[in-house]
Amino acid sequence: MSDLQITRNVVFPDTLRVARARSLPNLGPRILFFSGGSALNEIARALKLYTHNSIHLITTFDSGGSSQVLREALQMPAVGDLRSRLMALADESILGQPDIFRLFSYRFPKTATSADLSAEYDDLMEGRHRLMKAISQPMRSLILTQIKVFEAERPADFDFAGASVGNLILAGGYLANDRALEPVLFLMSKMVAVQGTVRAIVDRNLDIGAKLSDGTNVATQRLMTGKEVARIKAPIRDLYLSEEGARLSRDEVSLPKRNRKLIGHADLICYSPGSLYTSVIANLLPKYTGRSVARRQVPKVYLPSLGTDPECPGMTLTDQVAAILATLRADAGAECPVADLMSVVLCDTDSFDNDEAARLETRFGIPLIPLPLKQDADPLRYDPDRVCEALLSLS
Ligand SMILES: C[C@H](OP(=O)(O)OP(=O)(O)OC[C@H]1O[C@@H](n2cnc3c(=O)[nH]c(N)nc32)[C@H](O)[C@@H]1O)C(=O)O
Repeated sequence: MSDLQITRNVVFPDTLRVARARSLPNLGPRILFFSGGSALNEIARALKLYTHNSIHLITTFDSGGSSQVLREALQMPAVGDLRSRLMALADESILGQPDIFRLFSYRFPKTATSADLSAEYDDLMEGRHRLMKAISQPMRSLILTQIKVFEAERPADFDFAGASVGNLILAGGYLANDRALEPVLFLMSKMVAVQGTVRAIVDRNLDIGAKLSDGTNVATQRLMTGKEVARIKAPIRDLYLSEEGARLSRDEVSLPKRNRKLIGHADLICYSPGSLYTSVIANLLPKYTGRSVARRQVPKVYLPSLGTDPECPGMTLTDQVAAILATLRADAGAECPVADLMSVVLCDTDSFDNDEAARLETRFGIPLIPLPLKQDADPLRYDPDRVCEALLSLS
């Protein structure tokens, strides 16, 4: 690799760059996201129109919802955010696999009787279910193989209410491959023709824990997000990975080489919108993550969540940037220049604050760029195309 560095002026949106990507998405840029699930899914779905080479490094530490039912039953990582990103990036055109997409996206009803749920699950497992019958061979057999492994390992009293079939298949594939997610992620990606790369940040069954600035300890993700339980009352001071309840040091959890390689080839790195700690910073905890980011000389963009993030009580935007930088520097080194870790913060024009921009510039030398990025109809949601065009302009 040469040491030559070039700089250029960016215009938003760069219409030529955007048009070029739209006409040749299979040759589009390798935009890499550190993210959780829901906040980036709509953007990921839109991104398929511009690039088929986006990269998604996703947390598997969630401890709520139907992923947690599987985690408790089978002692495995959380797969819900992985599945939803695979579906967001699936080829939904006529060239894709709509029957498989429908099966992977299907959820058992939340309110059915247990007898009805059992009957429907049996139909699925025996290949009689309408969604299964619609899938042609050999795909159907491949999928049934994963479900049968799940069936062999599941507890007899597993609760199917609201369970995602895609998650059950991921669980079966995880168990069938000596408790590794990568093989089944690869298989599922191929089956629905995913237009990008989706990876678990680490292929291990871990959790996150946190210490708040008021001294409170918070044991798992579910207790931090402010969705299923009351919001945390003080900012998170320290986020860490844990295994079976025991805190792990940074040296005990390494970013796999294959993920380091992806960072090493990225054309742009994005710290995504979503829960700051449980979806973004959690991804930055493994050893080698900060230094892999620092080494790659490409634009590094923070796109903060719209609205208030329940994980950040009392925190300003500059505090949020400080939290990301501190986590990266814990690995890349305290002296690592800010410019190697974050180049720019984008925000919606309506949330732009002059004082905050000045603080960010003074403390970290990072520009805050206001752009019209939110949806006209919903100020708490990004407009996927506007975000894609902004990122493409920078890539
Ligand atoms: C439990 C769940 O986790 P997860 O699905 O991983 O959620 P995320 O961390 O990805 O995001 C949830 C969080 O993000 C906020 N947000 C901000 N901007 C957007 C946006 O443009 N679209 C969208 N769907 N969400 C956005 C949102 O208000 C949530 O607070 C979880 O934490 O919910």
